[in-house]
Amino acid sequence: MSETNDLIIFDDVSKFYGEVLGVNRISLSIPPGITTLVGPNGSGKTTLMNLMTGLVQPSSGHISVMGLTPGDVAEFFRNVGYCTQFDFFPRGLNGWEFIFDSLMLHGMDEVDAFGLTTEALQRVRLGDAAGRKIAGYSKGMRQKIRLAQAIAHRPRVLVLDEPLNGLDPMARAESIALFEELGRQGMHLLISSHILDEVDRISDRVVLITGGYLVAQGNIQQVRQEVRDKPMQVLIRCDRPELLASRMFAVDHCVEARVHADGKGVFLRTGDVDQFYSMLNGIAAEGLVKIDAVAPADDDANAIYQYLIGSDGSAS
Ligand SMILES: Nc1ncnc2c1ncn2[C@@H]1O[C@H](COP(=O)(O)OP(=O)(O)OP(=O)(O)O)[C@@H](O)[C@H]1O
Repeated sequence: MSETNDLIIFDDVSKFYGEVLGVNRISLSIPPGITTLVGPNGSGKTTLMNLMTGLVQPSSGHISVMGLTPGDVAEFFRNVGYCTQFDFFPRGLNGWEFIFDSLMLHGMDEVDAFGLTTEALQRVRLGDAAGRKIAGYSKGMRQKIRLAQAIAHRPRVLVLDEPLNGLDPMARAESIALFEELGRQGMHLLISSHILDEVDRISDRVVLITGGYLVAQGNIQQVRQEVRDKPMQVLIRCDRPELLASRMFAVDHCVEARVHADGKGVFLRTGDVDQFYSMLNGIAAEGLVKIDAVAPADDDANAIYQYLIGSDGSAS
């Protein structure tokens, strides 16, 4: 098997919904294991997943999933499982019927569908509830039955859109354990989340997107470092902006210091947020500059920083 047949490859892929940007010029090469897609709401995670599973077609660029192109629908179904965010089920079905019927709908013969249904329910540990109506399932059980549906046909790639959303801590822990188990069994897992902390423990790598753009990718340490090294812009409201700007500009980590147009604050761009805050505290303590407010002037960078490093600025 060639190496390309183990990879999910995005080559300069863009998706526009009319004039609205879904994702822009994404290039990725994802090896097997657990990959987490992280980004704020509306950043393009679902779009990437829909592209990966052939649900939408790219406006430009090329996608190859384990050597297959999304245009080849039947082969895609055989190799890719997708657990979307949609928590809807056909009325009146029990867990068993839901899995069995969806395999039959995809053209599987009855004997195979029977065996695979049993296997999938066991893998998600829902065997005991298989005969119960899904309408009576808890949220965690519904999540599991959707997962069972996504893995029932034994895909090589499993794509999970926000699979931990709305689950209680126990159901979360169970789901995470299940993902780890599937990863160990050699499956290629892609999990989206807007909270990295939830899944970073089990992720082999992270893809970070915001506003439809790829911001960073790599193993968790690389990505944290990359985000750390990105200069962050802060607006400081104070009574002596020129003095503060000149003090700050003299230190290495400060790459830009500019007085606000209204003359009542300074924009600072810093490559080291921890040092920046400690220096600012020092200046405030001297009493030469009265600091009224400090706020991130760059929402995206701040959001990403918080996702990856935590609000206290400590790497974990
Ligand atoms: N079918 C669509 N038609 C028009 N715009 C869309 C469509 N789907 C997504 N978008 C837009 O594309 C952008 C990316 O959306 P997407 O759903 O991929 O982000 P997301 O990161 O999955 O967000 P969330 O976490 O809220 O699900 C958003 O601006 C969204 O409004």
